Amino acid sequence: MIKLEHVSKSYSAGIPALNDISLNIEEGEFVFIVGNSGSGKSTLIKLLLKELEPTKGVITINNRNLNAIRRKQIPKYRRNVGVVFQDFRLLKDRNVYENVAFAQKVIGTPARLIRSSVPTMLSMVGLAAKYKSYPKQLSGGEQQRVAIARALVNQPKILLADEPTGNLDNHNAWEIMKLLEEINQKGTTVVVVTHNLEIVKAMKKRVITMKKGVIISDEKGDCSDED
Ligand SMILES: Nc1ncnc2c1ncn2[C@@H]1O[C@H](COP(=O)(O)OP(=O)(O)OP(=O)(O)O)[C@@H](O)[C@H]1O
Repeated sequence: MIKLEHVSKSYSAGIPALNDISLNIEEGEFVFIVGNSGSGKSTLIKLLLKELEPTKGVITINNRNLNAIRRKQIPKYRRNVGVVFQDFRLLKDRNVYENVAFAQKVIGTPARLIRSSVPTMLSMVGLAAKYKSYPKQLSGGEQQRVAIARALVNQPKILLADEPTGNLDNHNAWEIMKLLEEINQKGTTVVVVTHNLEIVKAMKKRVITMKKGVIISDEKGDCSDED
């Protein structure tokens, strides 16, 4: 599903932000990416979104070589990859419903489909009752739920989350992680960059640890409860 082969990314001369990374994430996996500040985690996410190009190496997503995707095709490619960020990135002057509907409008989804899929997504994240609220009327945890609904409304196979709990207290951080776990259990491949090692340890998922642009460990989660 997500494959990196000898991928490097240098922003300038000197130590590369990513240095010869090879990595395989299978369909349906839940993977944490951890590592100190500057280890290359956000660079990796940007490469997967094709916001950046690798200096060397090949990235394949859903059997598509990202190097072969032309600029014009990038928006279409990104429909297959949902993304959420630490700072939610909601449209401040649009309510909850409109924020989620917007992701569908821009790709030309028929209004009839939008009217059915937006309430479904808002129910899934537990926000059906707040569809008329504006972002500033919501807690951080609720704003992140809206962002997750927006990221998933076009039914991508992959969800990338770059520090999704970085602005949340412990309770809300757990709620969001549990929501991401549910989403994964329904079949979406989920990749979460985080500094919250307490949650990472408790969730018992695969953990990829980065340091100075390389992967220093890749530990499988504890699957004993799945047998
Ligand atoms: N636009 C840029 N131009 C030049 N160097 C950059 C740029 N973005 C990141 N870097 C450098 O690349 C390296 C990796 O940065 P990156 O943001 O990927 O790390 P990170 O692990 O996501 O860090 P954090 O946990 O602080 O978000 C760092 O040394 C950083 O200074």
